[in-house]
Amino acid sequence: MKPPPTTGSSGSSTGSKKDASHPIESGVKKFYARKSKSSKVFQATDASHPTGSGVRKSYARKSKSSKLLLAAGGDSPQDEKKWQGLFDSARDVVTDSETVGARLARLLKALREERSKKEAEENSMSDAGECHGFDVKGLMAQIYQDLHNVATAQLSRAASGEAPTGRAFYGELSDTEVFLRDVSAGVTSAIASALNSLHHHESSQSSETRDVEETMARCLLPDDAAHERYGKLATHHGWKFLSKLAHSAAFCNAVCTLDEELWQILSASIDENAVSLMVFVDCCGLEWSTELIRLNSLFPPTLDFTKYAPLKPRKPSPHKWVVTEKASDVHRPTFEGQKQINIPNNIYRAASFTYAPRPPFWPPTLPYPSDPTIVHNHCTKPCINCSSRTPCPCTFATSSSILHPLVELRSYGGRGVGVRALQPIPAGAILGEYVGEVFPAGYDGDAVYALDFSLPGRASEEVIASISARRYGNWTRFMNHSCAAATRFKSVMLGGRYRCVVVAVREIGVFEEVTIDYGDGYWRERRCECGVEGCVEEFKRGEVGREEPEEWNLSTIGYED
Ligand SMILES: C[S@@+](CC[C@H](N)C(=O)[O-])C[C@H]1O[C@@H](n2cnc3c(N)ncnc32)[C@H](O)[C@@H]1O
Repeated sequence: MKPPPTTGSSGSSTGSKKDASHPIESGVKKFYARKSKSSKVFQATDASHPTGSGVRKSYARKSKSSKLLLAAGGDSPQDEKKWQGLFDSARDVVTDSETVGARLARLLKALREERSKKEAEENSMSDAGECHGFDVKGLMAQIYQDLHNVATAQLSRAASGEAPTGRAFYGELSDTEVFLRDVSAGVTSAIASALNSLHHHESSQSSETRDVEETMARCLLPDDAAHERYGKLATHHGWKFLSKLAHSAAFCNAVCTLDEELWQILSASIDENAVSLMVFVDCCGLEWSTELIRLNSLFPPTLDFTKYAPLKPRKPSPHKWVVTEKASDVHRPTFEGQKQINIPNNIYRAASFTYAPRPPFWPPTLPYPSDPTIVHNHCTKPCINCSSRTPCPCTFATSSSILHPLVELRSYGGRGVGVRALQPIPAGAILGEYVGEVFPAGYDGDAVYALDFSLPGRASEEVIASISARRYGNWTRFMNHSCAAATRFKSVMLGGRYRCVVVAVREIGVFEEVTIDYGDGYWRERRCECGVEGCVEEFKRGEVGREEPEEWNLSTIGYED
């Protein structure tokens, strides 16, 4: 893989064969796809497509010509020819202040406009997930965010000793719940109300949930309708799933307030993302079982939820699982049969450097061997969080300059595991740090995940180390390549450490794949399947040219570079 400040040649020790297979290639022109030509091509094709204007035109002529034929009483092929000629000349005849040709052209234009409007509507319904301004993806993102927030709050309450685990976690049963338990007419409605009241327990603690309560008080739907929705979801996905989802105020609010059309859109998206939601809750460490256990007596004896827990709020283990289409296929990420382990920071071992020659670009002031990511005394580049040029106490985890977006690992078929955004990511946001085991420049033990590392402000060819994420790393190692990538690597300084961070070069939508550009060199002996127009594969086949990317720096997003 290749960050902007990277090279593939990785110093003089790297031979050409190794170069070609090494993920980080030096001196390789990087290719950034231009604005989607495919859409232009598509439009062009459309206009001349057999089902498009050309054929319609001839149909239009034909039917007019048939009318003329009928009027003239002739129907033999010869007649047709004769009358076709007549028709052709009639095209220039002015009728009602326009020629037949102009009329045809106008009708055609209207037809085309109508068709493209319909297509645009269909696309915006499915792509943007919007209907009448309803942003279903935005709402889904809010549900993920709520679940994450509740899990984080549980954990901090548990850490401060405030939150006993299990039954007492949400407090004692409220009067309403006792009432419901005693007089419940049906399991579904009782559970639905109880799930709604989940947020009552927390409303005294946060104004956010109080707002939600107020919204729920203004509920547009009669209770029965909301209960039916809860019931259907529980029937379809199980009570466990519903109990998990009910920790999101946005979800409960939507159940109660959305009209049927919008609810159908939301529940379709929930169905589509059911596996993702389940994995997400698990990765967040959300304690979801208490509610079900607390309400156990409301369920038929066949459903005994006491067996589930009470679970303790767990430390989150984000990006632990790979989301797949079927829940039964969810798995841990592995490489060459070994589990891939998540780590928060680079791992440096002096022993890894012992036998490697000092790289030519190793800074003269830096002892060799030593951890090349540590800032000694002074850095030519300021910390991107506090602007200090000397080692500062900023940490990556708590720095406000880092977005730490909600993302998930997901199976992308032939391209393997990839990363999917679970929230909108603005252009310029720093998403995370590429971490792994630090090896000397030119390390040839990892042809898939190794990233050449050069210091901030230095040329990308000046590689001083290789970060191998094959075994130890974080979610950033799973970003697949795209020739029209959404992010780039960038070397920066933060908290007394040199780091290679991932920066969004454009806005990334909810559920969009988070891709990065590995550099053309990575694909010299591999096949890129990003499928975007202007892909490096087209270049290899000689179908397109390539462009040198513009020099890009953090100042474009407000940082000094
Ligand atoms: C750094 S890893 C990315 C994560 C990887 N997909 C996985 O499952 O671990 C790079 C590897 O992912 C696959 N890959 C990434 N982007 C690809 C693309 N555009 N086309 C084909 N394969 C791709 C290739 O196997 C590549 O060697």
